Amino acid sequence: MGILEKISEIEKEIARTQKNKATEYHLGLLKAKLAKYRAQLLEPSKSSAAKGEGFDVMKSGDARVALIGFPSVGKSTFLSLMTSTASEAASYEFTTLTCIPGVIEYKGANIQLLDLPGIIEGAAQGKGRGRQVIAVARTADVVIMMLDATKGEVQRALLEKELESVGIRLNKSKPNIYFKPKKGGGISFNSTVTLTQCSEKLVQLILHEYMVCRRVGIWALTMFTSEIFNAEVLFREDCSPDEFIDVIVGNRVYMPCLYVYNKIDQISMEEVDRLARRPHSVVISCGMKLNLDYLLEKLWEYLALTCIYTKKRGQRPDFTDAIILRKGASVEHVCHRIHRSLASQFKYALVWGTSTKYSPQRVGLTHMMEHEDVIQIVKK
Ligand SMILES: Nc1nc2c(ncn2[C@@H]2O[C@H](COP(=O)(O)OP(=O)(O)OP(=O)(O)O)[C@@H](O)[C@H]2O)c(=O)[nH]1
Ligand SMILES: [K+]
Ligand SMILES: [Mg+2]
Repeated sequence: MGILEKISEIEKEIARTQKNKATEYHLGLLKAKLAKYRAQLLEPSKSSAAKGEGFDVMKSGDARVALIGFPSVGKSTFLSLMTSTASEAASYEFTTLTCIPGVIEYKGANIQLLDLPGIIEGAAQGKGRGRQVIAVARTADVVIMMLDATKGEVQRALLEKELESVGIRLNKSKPNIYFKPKKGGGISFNSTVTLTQCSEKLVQLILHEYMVCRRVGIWALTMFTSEIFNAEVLFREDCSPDEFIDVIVGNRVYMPCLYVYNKIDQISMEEVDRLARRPHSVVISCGMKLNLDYLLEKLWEYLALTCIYTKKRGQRPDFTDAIILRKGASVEHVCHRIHRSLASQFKYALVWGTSTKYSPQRVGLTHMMEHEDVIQIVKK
């Protein structure tokens, strides 16, 4: 049996199995198996078809946004509207066949927007160009899932399932579980909260099924079901078995996603109103240029970039020209942005803002910056 058949067998069995106390362990086992086969499926394939010609676009700018959606929902129309790049749009499906980058300029930031081919059900298993598209999606800071407002709900569920099956977690944060494989000592299991979905026994069962021996690169997972597994597990949150599996598989990406319903010119006001109220959703019409400003505002919020203002000694901060960085940037990152050699001449910096206890505070290169901090750098 090929991996695909095995996966589909397990999926069928999961669907068949009623979820209750008596089947909890059986289900946990099945899910661990499923995760294992999917990981195998995603191992970089040697065939050239999976390499993805025309998909390796250089990362540029301050952030990357990928457009994911079914064919003909308006992805290329959107790229051509928001950037100075023209991407061919047409009424037939699969107009776009490669990855086409454009740049959105917003609040002083350059946001790379990637137009991609439409994906369909089964994309994760290699249908169409699904695998390449999903591989690009994994590299993005935010995914825009573009949906046709006239048929959005079904498409949304299908796409979520595709992305889910390759380890992309949308609008979810990383489960708060400490997990550390050990050389010996068996499994030590602890939790700081009451667990309602997982138990020590279930965790052991899952671990025995899905064993991580050593992790070289992201997909190098090996399984030895007969050996005793050694690990330290600490639940700091009431997580589900699926979330626990995500932690042991370890290569999940947790990504903000905006669901963008396009073509609202084709539906009733009541329907527009209903879609607009769904979580993480924005309604637009590329055709009639409706609500695009609001979409940009939302996108900016989801990107959560850090803007830093610089200040020269004895002068006011320059609020017209921010340095834009990803979350988690340090003073050293700021230095590199200003000048390549600045970090080596760095003596100390003064920082005003939420990242410091008092303002200004004298800090070193490793100090972590926060959004809208002001910095003055003093050289040696
Ligand atoms: N009515 C309406 N039509 C739209 C809107 N936006 C795009 N379209 C039309 O939808 C069709 C498909 O647009 P594309 O931009 O090619 O869609 P795509 O998602 O890039 O399609 P593929 O590249 O084939 O996956 C075109 O005929 C567009 O003119 C909109 O807001 N309203
Ligand atoms: K199209
Ligand atoms: Mg297109």
